Amino acid sequence: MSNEPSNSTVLVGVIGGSGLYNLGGLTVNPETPWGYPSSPITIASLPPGIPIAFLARHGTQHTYSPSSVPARANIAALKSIGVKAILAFSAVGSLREDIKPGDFIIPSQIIDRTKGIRPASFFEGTSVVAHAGFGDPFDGKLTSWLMQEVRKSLKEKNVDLHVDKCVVCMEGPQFSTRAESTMYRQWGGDIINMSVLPEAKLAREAELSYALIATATDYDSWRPNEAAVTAADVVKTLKKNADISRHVAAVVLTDLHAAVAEGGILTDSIGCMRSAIVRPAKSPEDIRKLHYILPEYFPVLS
Ligand SMILES: CSC[C@H]1O[C@H](OP(=O)(O)O)[C@H](O)[C@@H]1O
Ligand SMILES: Nc1ncnc2[nH]cnc12
Repeated sequence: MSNEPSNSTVLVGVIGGSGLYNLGGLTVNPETPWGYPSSPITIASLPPGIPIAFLARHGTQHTYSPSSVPARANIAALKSIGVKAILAFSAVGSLREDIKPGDFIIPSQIIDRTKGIRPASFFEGTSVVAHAGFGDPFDGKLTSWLMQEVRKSLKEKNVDLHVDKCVVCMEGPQFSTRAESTMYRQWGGDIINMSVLPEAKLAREAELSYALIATATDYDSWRPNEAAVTAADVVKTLKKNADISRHVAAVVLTDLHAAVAEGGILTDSIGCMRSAIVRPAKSPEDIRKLHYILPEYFPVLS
């Protein structure tokens, strides 16, 4: 029997952020060793019958604050149903004049300003020590593929796309002070959110290709003569951005599924943890747990 993925295999997962809570379809809700994902995963069927998994990062009723999103369960659940590449959406503040509310951004770098309160590794609490490479936090091949395709899909809607930008991930839930917002600009930050970490780190540990499509909702708080950002400012732009995100998803996902099935896009992610594991599992429980995300390195002998 062939192990080649067919058109009926789920290969691409979409994580929807603030404002993007569904794509429609049948649902599954796998319990992982790290608990349940933030929402049941819906399997939407795109013409011509391509299955795409969708998960709402904050839950379908926006129940989870950025610090409490069960990111390990989310990534593990997507991997458990066969997903190999994740396209994540996120509402972000802009730290640059030329990135206007309503613009789309595909970043290539991250500055971590979370506070260490979010579980950020699948190996935490186990006997395994592993150091995933994270110099390039987004998958380069997936990001390059998306740049072309997303740009085409946004042209029809007259929306600008910025690429190769740096996203600052802050803890929240409060927004930044004016001093912090100004400092992030000096550090080289271009956009800011509260959600890309630990999601991107966990995708790397699970050997999944991961890229972010960010949608700007506001100018954060660095502009001296303008009011600082409020949640109301963000919410004002969310619906329009979510509608355009759905358009982008509808245009790119069928071809992305085909590119993932062909495999070339995955060559940097598959196998990336092989040399990252510096201490193997010391207990059958740890092997069983880690088998869920990395079965090749943690085989369960029956
Ligand atoms: C609703 S304002 C702050 C909130 O919005 C973004 O969410 P997401 O990335 O899931 O779209 C940001 O990261 C914060 O979590
Ligand atoms: N200004 C901002 N800061 C952090 N996260 C955001 N999400 C949307 N706008 C944001």
